[in-house]
Amino acid sequence: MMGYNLNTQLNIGTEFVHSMKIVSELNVMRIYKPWLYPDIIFRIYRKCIGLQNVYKHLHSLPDQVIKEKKETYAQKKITNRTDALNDSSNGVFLDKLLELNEAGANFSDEELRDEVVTMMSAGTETSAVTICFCLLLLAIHQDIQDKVYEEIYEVLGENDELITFEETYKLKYLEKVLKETLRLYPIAPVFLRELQSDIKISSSNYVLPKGTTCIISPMVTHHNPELYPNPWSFNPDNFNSENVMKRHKYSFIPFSSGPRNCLGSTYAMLFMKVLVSTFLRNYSVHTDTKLSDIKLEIDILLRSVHGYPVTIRSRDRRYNRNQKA
Ligand code: HEM
Repeated sequence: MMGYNLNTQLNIGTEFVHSMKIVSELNVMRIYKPWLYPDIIFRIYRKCIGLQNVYKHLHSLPDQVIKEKKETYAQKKITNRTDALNDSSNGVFLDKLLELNEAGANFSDEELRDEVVTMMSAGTETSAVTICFCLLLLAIHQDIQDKVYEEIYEVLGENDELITFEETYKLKYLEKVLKETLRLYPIAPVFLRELQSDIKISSSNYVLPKGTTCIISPMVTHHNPELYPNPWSFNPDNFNSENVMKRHKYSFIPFSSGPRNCLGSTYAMLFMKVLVSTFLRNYSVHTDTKLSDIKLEIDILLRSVHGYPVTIRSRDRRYNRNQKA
């Protein structure tokens, strides 16, 4: 996403991941402890628990990425200005921000860093953890895994060619499986919105005043039995078109909705389809875990307390086809 090779910076990368985890925990704690809302109190609290440097550590990787990107960008401009602005390798997110800066946006280094941190955090672990949940669910539900594999086999065949963009569209059942995974386990289980005007609740006489912070929870919506019968079971058919048509458009909100919805939702669905189909083409997953064994915890993201215990076995593609016949 940033066009940056972390292999040369393993230490700084590990430090970033570690700091990100602590900052996430602190942010969640702040949601539940309103006395920590004022910045000054929060700063004192961080100092008291010995975490005054946590943001410094969090910022060192993005600062480094931005510094190197700026240098490369400036160098390219000196050697060939037209190339610098049109080269397809400039398609990564950070280069686009630098281009906008060039065109007059004037982002400060701090603003650039905030965007980079947002992308690095919002764009990586969300999809990674969802894929872990998906594979665990498929390991538990072998019949559904077989159906997913059959579709993959039909679309991609036996060869080793990489999946194309067009082929991802044909993986309709896998798409339902991924959506059902996000319904059952929405990786962002709560998000907050501040009301810009008074809002009257349509089903009652309550008025929520302007300025109120509302907690919206896909976790609650996605487990409402009026919307999804047997809401704690794993049923990709919930996303058959006739079932989708029956529900309100905001009954499925893993990526939020409206003007501040997830910027990466289309990319995330594509990325997860490519990864899961490529993986299941070559391997199958198995587990002793039952659906009822999965216990959930929330930091800023939703996770499984006991991880995602699956056994991975290689798959013989032809063998599977013969089995089918
Ligand atoms: C399964 C994968 C993902 C899920 C479930 C997800 C979910 C969400 C949700 C619920 C929000 C709104 C959060 C809030 O308002 O507090 C959000 C925001 C955001 N997401 Fe994602 N996301 C995913 C993947 C990605 C990816 C891959 C990217 C980037 C390539 C991304 C970039 C963003 C950004 C930049 C925002 C902030 C948008 C804004 O505030 O205007 N997300 N995401």
